[in-house]
Amino acid sequence: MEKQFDLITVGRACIDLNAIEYNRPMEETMTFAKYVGGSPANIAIGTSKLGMKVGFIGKVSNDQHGHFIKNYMSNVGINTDHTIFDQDGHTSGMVFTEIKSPQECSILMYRENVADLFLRPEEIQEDYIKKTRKILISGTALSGSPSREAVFKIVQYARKYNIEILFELDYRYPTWKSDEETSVYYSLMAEMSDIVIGTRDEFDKLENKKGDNKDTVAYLFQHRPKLIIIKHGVKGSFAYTKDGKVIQGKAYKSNVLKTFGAGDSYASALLYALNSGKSIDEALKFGAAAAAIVVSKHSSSDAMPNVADIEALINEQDK
Ligand SMILES: O=C(O)C[C@@H](O)[C@H](O)C(=O)CO
Repeated sequence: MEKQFDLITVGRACIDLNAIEYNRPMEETMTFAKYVGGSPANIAIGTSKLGMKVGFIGKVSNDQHGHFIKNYMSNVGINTDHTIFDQDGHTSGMVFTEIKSPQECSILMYRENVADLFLRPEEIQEDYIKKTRKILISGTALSGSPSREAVFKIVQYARKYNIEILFELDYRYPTWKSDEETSVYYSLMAEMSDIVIGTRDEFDKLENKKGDNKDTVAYLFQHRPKLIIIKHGVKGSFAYTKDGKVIQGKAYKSNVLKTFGAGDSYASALLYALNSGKSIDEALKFGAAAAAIVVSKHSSSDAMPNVADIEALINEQDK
């Protein structure tokens, strides 16, 4: 059946303030450039720029920041009919980034009373969910109520309409109360998802122990997942399929400016490739190439590449 959307992403859309002056600590940084941020917003932007039909479900502040976020996302082609303005005075999350060196980057998150965690289950519209082929849940949306109940309501609708559920672990430490809490909600969600994507460290949060890929996939394949992607930074990534295949993807070389934004660009291009019917091997290449491009640029969202950029990098480095 023809659907209006290829993908709807769910979770936070925030503000990133990225240091304009590089190679120094944040204490000495005086100027920052403003971008839309937040992993699921970045993935909506990345996949939309790659030509997918994308919607975004989330709640943003009803102020200049929330208006900037919603306008930017609409302007890159994302359907924001269900990007709701908060009516209770909650704020947009803010992320300041520090670029001390290409290897030493960090993000400083301000997430007190953030609007995205106040998305309520009664605000979720069944009619909107059934219009998509795939839905992507961000792990951070599970870190507080009522957002986590809203997510589980979305998952119930997704199951009802046989929509593919993608879970991006997207661990952000300031939003969780304890590792036990993270592990409970991560494992519940992962067990109900079709595809789970995260770094090795994020899967350790899911299992609440230092694990290894073999045990992780043995556990999750007892449940719904059919594809599990585990990223190992510059060492590349591994895709595991329920029928026993293991596909290793390499990382591409890049003139790295900063490290953040890698995961969101990786997920965007990987999902685009899978959605276009490419093989898992090709999808891992697309993800890695998009990440190599975004880490060489200043932002995580605005810098998302198009298909020609990704193919050019793969052709150049694979020849
Ligand atoms: O995910 C966030 O909330 C912050 C991002 O927007 C930031 O650019 C980043 O860390 C991307 O990985």
